[in-house]
Amino acid sequence: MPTSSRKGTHSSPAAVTTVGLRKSYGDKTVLDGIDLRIPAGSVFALLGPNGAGKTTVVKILSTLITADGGQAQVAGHDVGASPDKVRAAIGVTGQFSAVDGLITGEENMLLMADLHHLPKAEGRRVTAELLERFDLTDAAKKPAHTYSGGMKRRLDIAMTLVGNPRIIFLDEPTTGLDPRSRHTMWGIIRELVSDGVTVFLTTQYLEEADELADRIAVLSNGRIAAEGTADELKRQIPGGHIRLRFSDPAVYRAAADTLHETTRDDDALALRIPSDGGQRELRSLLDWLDSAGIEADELTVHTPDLNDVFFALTGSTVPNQANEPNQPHEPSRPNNFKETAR
Ligand SMILES: Nc1ncnc2c1ncn2[C@@H]1O[C@H](COP(=O)(O)OP(=O)(O)OP(=O)(O)O)[C@@H](O)[C@H]1O
Repeated sequence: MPTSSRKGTHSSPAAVTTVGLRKSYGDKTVLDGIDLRIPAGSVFALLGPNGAGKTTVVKILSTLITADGGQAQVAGHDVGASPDKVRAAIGVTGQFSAVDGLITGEENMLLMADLHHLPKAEGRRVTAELLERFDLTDAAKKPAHTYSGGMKRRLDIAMTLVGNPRIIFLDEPTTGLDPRSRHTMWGIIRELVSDGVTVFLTTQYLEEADELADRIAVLSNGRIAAEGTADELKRQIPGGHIRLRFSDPAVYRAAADTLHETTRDDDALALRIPSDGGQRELRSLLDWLDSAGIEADELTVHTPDLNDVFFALTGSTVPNQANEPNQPHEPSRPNNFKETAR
């Protein structure tokens, strides 16, 4: 489920827009014309294989590096012309963490409050509140290098929030975290969005994009290969089908003989019929089954999952899966379907 179901429609003002964004390193073109529009208050996920250019996009939008061509606006300001205004409106966490391991979590937070010119008392109040919110109060007086990976990420986000940014860039926020810490981080991201913050997320975890993002863009060969909601992306590629399962072998055989263009699974007594999963196709199949006197014990609609989408669009191996953070990359399986029981 996307994080912000009501927000982030195309009618909302844009938090981030890019037109024809380009970046090369030497003769290597990393971004070859990137167009994006991210509505305020939504979660946007940029997906792509290793080295696709996700961090490069984040670095350009957060003014850490400049683009070679194209335009980008963040919070209504041009990143090239008004980098200070962009910086004042955004927070960035991720691969280039601001956490100083030698000082305590609390000291890191107070330092950040100083950087934002908060009065001392206000800085202490905000620090205490954010440490509490991110479950870091007990560890507040310990040096940050003693924190676990999940605690460091939480501290990093807490430090970003000191400046009350309206747009947050999270560059691979859960890479390397265990499943529990990852779910905690997802909860934090959902909370940010419910406060009206726009989240720009890069991730290699398809499940993460599926869980959190209102819209997803897949970056491949320097371009946006596809952009849309998770469901829209899944509908773009073939592979959907309806599965009928029978408990009576005789009924199964009769159905298999009657229905054409099906794939049989004799062991499971199941038939697979290609389908886009749409209501019209489902209705006509149900009508047809009725008229043929065939009654299945179970009917399920299967849509392709983001693994299939990613593989189809990038021709790349599937990135790590969210529940298996340290697994080596595996090739996608063409029949890896997400199942929606009816
Ligand atoms: N400063 C640099 N000099 C030269 N090449 C660079 C530089 N920064 C990035 N690149 C190259 O640009 C490409 C895109 O890198 P980037 O870090 O944006 O990819 P990514 O999608 O974030 O990858 P990952 O998922 O591995 O973090 C890579 O081929 C990388 O080697």
